[in-house]
Amino acid sequence: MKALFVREFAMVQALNEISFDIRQGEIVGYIGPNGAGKSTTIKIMSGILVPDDGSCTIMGYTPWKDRVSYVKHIGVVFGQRSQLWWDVPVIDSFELLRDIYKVPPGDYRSNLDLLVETLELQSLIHTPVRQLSLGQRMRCEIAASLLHGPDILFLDEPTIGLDAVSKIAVRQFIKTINEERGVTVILTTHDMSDIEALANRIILIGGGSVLVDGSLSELRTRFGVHKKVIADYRETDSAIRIQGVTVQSRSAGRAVLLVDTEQTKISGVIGELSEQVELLDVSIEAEPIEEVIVKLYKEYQI
Ligand SMILES: Nc1ncnc2c1ncn2[C@@H]1O[C@H](COP(=O)(O)OP(=O)(O)OP(=O)(O)O)[C@@H](O)[C@H]1O
Repeated sequence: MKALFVREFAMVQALNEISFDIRQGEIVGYIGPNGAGKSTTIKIMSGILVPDDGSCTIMGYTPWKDRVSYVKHIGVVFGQRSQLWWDVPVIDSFELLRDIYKVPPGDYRSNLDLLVETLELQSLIHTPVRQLSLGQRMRCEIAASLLHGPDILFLDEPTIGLDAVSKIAVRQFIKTINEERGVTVILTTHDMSDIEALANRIILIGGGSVLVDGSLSELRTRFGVHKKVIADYRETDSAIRIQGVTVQSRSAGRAVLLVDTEQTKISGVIGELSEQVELLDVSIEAEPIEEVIVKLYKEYQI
C-alpha cells in the first residue's frame, strides 16, 4: 500500500564505459552473469533504448536516432519476447512484417522459401502462434527476424528452452547465414555450448563493464589450464599416485584424473599411469567451457 503513494527510486547504472568494435561478418558471443547489462546493450544497439551518455554507430547509423532507416539492416530476436501475433497463423505475421519492412515480393518469396526449408517450418506457418511449442515458436521468431534480409542479427538468448534437436538446427542455421550471406551476429546466451558452437569472439561483461574481449581459444589458454584424463585399466588394488595430478574419481577399472597442464605434461602422466596400472584405454578432455567461464566470473568477482 505504501508503495502506491510513496515511490522509492534507486539509480542503477546498467552500463559503464562499455566500448567495442565489431567487424562485418563476425559472430560475437556477448556474455556475462545475470544483470550484467547484456540485454541493455542489445536494446541500445537495436535502437529500443536511448543511453544517457555515450555513442554507438552501426553501419553509419545511430540506432536510436536513425531508427526508421536503421531497422531495415537489423534483425532482433529476444528469446523472452515474441514479435509474432499470438492469435493469428505465423504466415500472417510474416506478411505483416513484409509490409512493415516494405520487402520487395521477389526477395520476400526467396527469403521465406529459404527460411521455411532450413528451419523446417512447413507444418508450422499456418498454425496460430499460441498453439506452437516454445521451440517451434523460436524457430518462427528467428525466421521473422530475417525475412527482410538484414545485415546484422541480434540474438538475445535465442536457444532458451529449446530441445537438443532444435538447438542444433538453430545453431546450424545461424552458422549458415553467417557464412553464406555474411550476416554479422551478436549473441547473448547463458548456454556456453551455443558460444562454443558459434562464436569466434567473446566479449565478457560484468557490473556493466567489458572485462574480457578475445577468442575462445585465448580464454581456454588463459583459464582452462586443466585437462581431464580418463583412464580405463585392468582392475587392480594398487594406488594411482602421480605428482601434480588429482584423482577426481575412481571406480572399478576406471579413473578420472585432473591434470594442471601448466605444471605437468600429459605425456608424462600417461607414461606414469602405464607403469602403475595395465592401461586399456585413455581419453583426454579439455576443461568444459562452463568451468572456464565460472573461473572467469570468480577471477573478476562477478
Ligand atoms: N526496466 C528496467 N528498469 C530498471 N532497471 C533495469 C531495467 N532493466 C534492466 N535493469 C537493470 O539493469 C541492469 C542490467 O540488466 P540487463 O537486463 O541488461 O542484464 P542482463 O545481462 O541481460 O541479465 P540476464 O542475464 O539476467 O538477462 C540490472 O541491474 C537490471 O536490474
